[in-house]
Formats: sequence, C-alpha cells, structure tokens
Amino acid sequence: MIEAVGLTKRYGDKTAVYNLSFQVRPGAVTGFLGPNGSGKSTTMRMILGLDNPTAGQVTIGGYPYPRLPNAPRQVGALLDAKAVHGGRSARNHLLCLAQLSGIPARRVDEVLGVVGLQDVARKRSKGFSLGMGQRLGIAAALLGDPQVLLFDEPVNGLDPEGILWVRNLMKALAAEGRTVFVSSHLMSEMALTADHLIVIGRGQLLADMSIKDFISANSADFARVRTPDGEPQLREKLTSALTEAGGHVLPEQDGALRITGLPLPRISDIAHEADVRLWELSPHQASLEEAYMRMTQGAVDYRSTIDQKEGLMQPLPPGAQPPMPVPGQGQPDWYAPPPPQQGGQPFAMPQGQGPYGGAGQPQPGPYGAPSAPGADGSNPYAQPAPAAPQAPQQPPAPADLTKPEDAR
Ligand SMILES: Nc1ncnc2c1ncn2[C@@H]1O[C@H](COP(=O)(O)OP(=O)(O)OP(=O)(O)O)[C@@H](O)[C@H]1O
Repeated sequence: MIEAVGLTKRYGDKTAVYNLSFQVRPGAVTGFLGPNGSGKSTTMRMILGLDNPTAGQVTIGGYPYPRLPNAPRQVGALLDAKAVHGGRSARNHLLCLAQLSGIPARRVDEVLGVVGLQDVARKRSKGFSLGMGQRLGIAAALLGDPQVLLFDEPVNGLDPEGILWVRNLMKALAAEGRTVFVSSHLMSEMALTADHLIVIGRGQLLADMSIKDFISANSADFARVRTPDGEPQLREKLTSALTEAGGHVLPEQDGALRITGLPLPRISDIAHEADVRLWELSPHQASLEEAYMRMTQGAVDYRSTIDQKEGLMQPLPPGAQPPMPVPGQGQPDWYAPPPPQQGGQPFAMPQGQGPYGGAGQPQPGPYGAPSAPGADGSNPYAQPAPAAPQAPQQPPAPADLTKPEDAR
C-alpha cells in the first residue's frame, strides 16, 4: 500500500503539492487524475524518493522509498518513457537495469515478451516510436515483478491495440493483489481501467473515491424527453408543466429536453396529464469525463482563450447556434452540484470506507495469471507462445527499424 500523509512540496514560491493525504490500496487500479500542472508527477516522484517532501511523508508498505528493503524488487515505475539511453538496445537497457537490481537476465527476455518488443529487442531504442518507448518503459517497471506499480501516463502514444493491452495488463496486475497507481488524462480509458480515483487540483486533494461514487457525486442523474418533431407547441406545453411541478428543464441541441429534479415516472405522469405524446423518455448519467470536468473546472491552470481568428471568422448568421461548450463549463445548472459534506474535503471519502471490502481477493486476470504469480517460476504475464505457423499477437515492428545495434 502507498500512503501519503500531509504531503507537501514547494519549489521556491511555487507550491506544487499541498497537504495531500491518501492511500493507494492493493488489489485495485487507482487512477490519479488532475489538470496539467496539478502535481501528479511531483507526487509520484516523491513516492519514489526522487524528490523530497517539504512537509509530510509518503510511504510504501510502511517505509519511505529510500528505506524500503530491496526497493527495485518491490516497486516498479514508469515515469518518463524517454529516460532511456537511445544508443542502447531495448534488451541492453533492461539488462543494465536488471544488473543494477540483482535481477536475473532471463527476466529481461520475459518482460520483453510481455510488452511485445521481443522482435526489436536488439534494436537501438532511439529509433523507437512513442508507443514502443512506452512499452519499453512498462517492461522496465515490470522487471522486478513488483507488488507496487506506478505508471505516469502509460498509454501516451499507444495505438488502440496498445491501449487495450495496457488496460488489461493493469487490471491483471491489480487482480493479482498488486497495488497499481496510474495517472492519465484519457478519461474514457480511465473509466474502463480504474476501480478507484484520486483527483487533485492545484496540488490539493479534490476526491478520493470509487469511480461510481465519483460520477454520482459530481453529476445529477437526468432524464431526456423528446416530444414529436414538428409539434413545438407540445414541447412548450410539457416544459411549462414540468417546470410547474418543480423540474428543471433545459433544451438540448437536438430538440430534446434535459430534465433534472423529477423522477422518470413523475415525468411520464405529467406528460400524460398534459396530454403530450412522448417519443423518448430515458434515464441518463453523466460520463466520467463530464463529472471530472465539473469537479476540476475551478482548478485548471492552463485554459485556452477562444482563437478569434480576427478578420477570418464570419459572424454567426441570425438564429444559428454556436458550438456546444465543453460539458459543465459555464453552465452552472447543467448538472446539479453535489451537496458539500461536513468539514474537510468536500468530496473526500471518509478514511477506511472505500469500496475495498473485497480487496485482496485476487481474481484470475485476463492473462490467465495464477493467483500466486511466479510461484512456479513462470512469468505470469507472458503471452502464450503462438503455435509455429501463427502470426505473433503483438503488432510487428516498423519495417525501418533494421539498423544493426552498436557492438557492445
Ligand atoms: N523541479 C521543479 N521546479 C519548479 N517547479 C516545478 C518543478 N517540478 C514541477 N514544478 C511545478 O509544480 C507544478 C506541478 O507540476 P507537475 O509536473 O507535478 O504536474 P502534473 O499534474 O504532473 O502535470 P501534467 O499533467 O501536465 O504532467 C507545476 O506548476 C510545475 O511547474
């Protein structure tokens, strides 16, 4: 388990991380979210002992990283995939890391297979694409078969197949009871990968809860209602009736109505009483992205101004709609705000009440990994060796990566 208590980091006048307390538990993928510059990488560096906290502390299994016994075998991390000696081959890079940590050389070939780089293992990494570099960084993180894994933006630059592979890998690692802490800006991916979220803004904790709780705490359920096209009077009649009944009605761009504050059966009854036919009445919940945008909109440091393209942009014709804004932004009532909780962080879960009742009960992962990985000496992530005539499961390496490796 990773535990931060009152973690604070200042660089001169700049407070990058302030009074951050959280736990990252084993047996789950914990997503680490926050806008650019919110302090995610700084926090990860402090977890790994690469930066010293100005105040507070962070421990792994009860020890600060520098005092952790046999740290490279216990903790693996991908922080910056570009931090590789480009003149070295992928295999030599991993061999150096393995030798430094007393890890046997055969493990290098195992992890190269796990990440799908076996065919380019002897190519110099400076010729690697962004995605191949990410795979090499993930291989380095897996090298010591660690119980605790940190990944900073692991899917950066990966193609859809690579993204799916990382998703399954993270889930498999967590299902084996490992602690998996992963930052990403890809909300849709995080929604599919993570079980739990830690969200920070401007270095401070904004949320520490399950994805499900995060979405329901930061967005109100709403109903979408559609009256017959071409009969605007029905739409207006329904709007008045719903508003009178205490509902909050907002028009959607496609002509439907978005209603909060009334349950679906009540909306149906009101429409019936008003003699309004419905073409649609459906329940909806905001996505993780919408909930995240809503929560962090006040903590964004870098926001684009509208590019006016002075002299280039045509004024909108009368009656034309401007493009839809980013969900939540500038629309205070789009989703009902969550009620603030008493004391402390408005969105933080009480300590010890997370959704981890079942944590530590590993399930077989998608790789068919045994629950005690490596107990039989096997590599839990290795993809099954394809039968001789079959194509490899990983995408083939680009054809131009054929330069011979430096003799070393
Ligand atoms: N070595 C440093 N010296 C001075 N300021 C720093 C240093 N490292 C980080 N910062 C500042 O601390 C803040 C947090 O940066 P950090 O890189 O941790 O954010 P982040 O959440 O990882 O951002 P991103 O999502 O863009 O990677 C930023 O304002 C950054 O400029």
